This record gives sequence, C-alpha cells and structure tokens, in this order.
Amino acid sequence: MSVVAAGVSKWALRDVSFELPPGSVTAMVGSNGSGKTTLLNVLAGHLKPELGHTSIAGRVAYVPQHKPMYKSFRVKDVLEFGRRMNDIWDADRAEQWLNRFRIPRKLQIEDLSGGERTHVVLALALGSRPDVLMLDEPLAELDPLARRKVMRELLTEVNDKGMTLIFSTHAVGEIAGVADRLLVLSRGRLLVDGDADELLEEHVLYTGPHASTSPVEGHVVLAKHGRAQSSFLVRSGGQRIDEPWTARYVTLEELVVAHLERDL
Ligand SMILES: Nc1ncnc2c1ncn2[C@@H]1O[C@H](COP(=O)(O)OP(=O)(O)OP(=O)(O)O)[C@@H](O)[C@H]1O
Repeated sequence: MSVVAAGVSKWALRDVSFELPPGSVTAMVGSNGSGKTTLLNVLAGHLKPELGHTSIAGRVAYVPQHKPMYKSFRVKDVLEFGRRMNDIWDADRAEQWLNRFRIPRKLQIEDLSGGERTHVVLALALGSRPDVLMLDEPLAELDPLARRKVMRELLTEVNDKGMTLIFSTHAVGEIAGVADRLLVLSRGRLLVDGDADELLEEHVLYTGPHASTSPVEGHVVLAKHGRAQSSFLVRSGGQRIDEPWTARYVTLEELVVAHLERDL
C-alpha cells in the first residue's frame, strides 16, 4: 500500500483508517469542517495525530489549499526554488506543466490569477517527482474547462509515472471517471471508503408506493417519504424488484450526498 492511515484521530478526526494502493486516484469529499484538510496535513506529516499513525511509501508532494508561495517571486524564480529545494528535481516535467497551461515565466506570483497560481504550485509539486501527490482542493480556483484539463493531465501523470494521487474536493459532480477510489468524511469520521465502480454497483435507489420499510434487504443509506411515494437508497448490490417498485443506479454525486445527508 502506498498510503495508510490507521486509527487516526486529530481534532475533529475520529479513528480514521484506510489504505490506498500504489497508482490509485482517490477523491476525498465531505462537508465543510469534516476533517479533509486535517487528514491531508496528518498524512503529509505536518500535523502529529493524537492517536493512530500513517505511513506513505515513497516521496510525497503536498499542495495545501492556500498554496503558499513567495508573492514577489517570478514564475521562473519558483522553478529555480524548486530546483534548489529538492534533491530530485525534474525541470522538464515542471516546465511542461507550465507550457500546457501557457503560464508566463516572467510574471510575479502576485500578478497571476488564482487559477494560474494553481498551475505554478502543481508544476512545483510535479517537478519534485512525487510517488504520492496530495492536493487540498486543487480545483477550487479553476474554471470548469481548466478543471477538466487539470484532472485529465493529472491522470496522464498518474498513468505515465505510476504516481498515487489523493485530492480533496467539493466538486463531487466532477469526480466520476477521474477517481477510482472514494473517501467520504463527515464530522471527522470516514463514512465511505471504497472503489468508485464497486460503490456505484452496490448502491441502488428503489422508488415505489409509500412504505415504512425498504422493499429489499440491505443497508438503507437514506429513506425519503412523500405522501404517496417512498424511495430507499439501499446498499444492496442491485436486487430484482417487482412492480410497482422501480430501481435505478445512482450517480457518485447522489451517493455522496445521500451518505452526508444521512449523517446530518
Ligand atoms: N488548531 C485546531 N484545534 C482544534 N480544532 C481545529 C484546529 N484547526 C482546525 N480545527 C477543526 O478541525 C475541523 C476540521 O477542519 P478541516 O479544515 O480539516 O475541515 P475540511 O473538511 O477541510 O473543511 P473545508 O471543506 O471547509 O475546507 C474543523 O471543525 C476545525 O475547526
């Protein structure tokens, strides 16, 4: 395993455990204050857990949410900084990232837009040739097209270099087809930890006449009742159901929202 958290508790975080295989892409989602940043800081070694431990195999690069960089530096100074600060430095890889997003090297960091700054910190992180790249809300300041492009390019980096990627995001609708693993945090606890495709296969929404109990066996994630209708999101593995009930798979976004809503 390239990333392991075992019984981690810190501030809001309570007993969080998971293992991420090498080369995996994990999206960490959850409500505000659920502990995503805390968990990334613990994994990156910036915070010491109160309980539990973490381990990461290989070199780690961590891009925090606030993207710390010297504002008076020009982009090319940042690259030089990267070269001097890292024992291993892949200048081509950093340059290529900046080229892909057409970032001018002569501008100072303070003159860049928020999105452009994101590209600079990502270039810095990738230039250090990480085995594990951890990003705290990397998409937050990017426009919708740039978000898609960044994720696509990051996936290329994962596939070409065998890197493990873990990122937190609120853009739940954009993780389908990107993340192969999903971690859902709520109030400091890990609600969901699994393979994204398997989770999608397991969760089925059953809709039918008003009923107090689910029409199928399995863990009911969320039940909703109208005057004449009930719906149950069940982690059932997709069982057959007779009319008048209908069944359909849900999107990752629906799945995440249902788990978070249940835990409110
Ligand atoms: N120094 C601290 N001491 C105690 N609790 C803290 C400290 N710093 C942060 N917290 C708490 O830890 C909780 C989790 O915060 P964290 O920033 O990890 O959440 P998050 O999931 O990243 O939120 P968001 O989505 O809003 O960025 C919050 O309730 C926060 O107040």
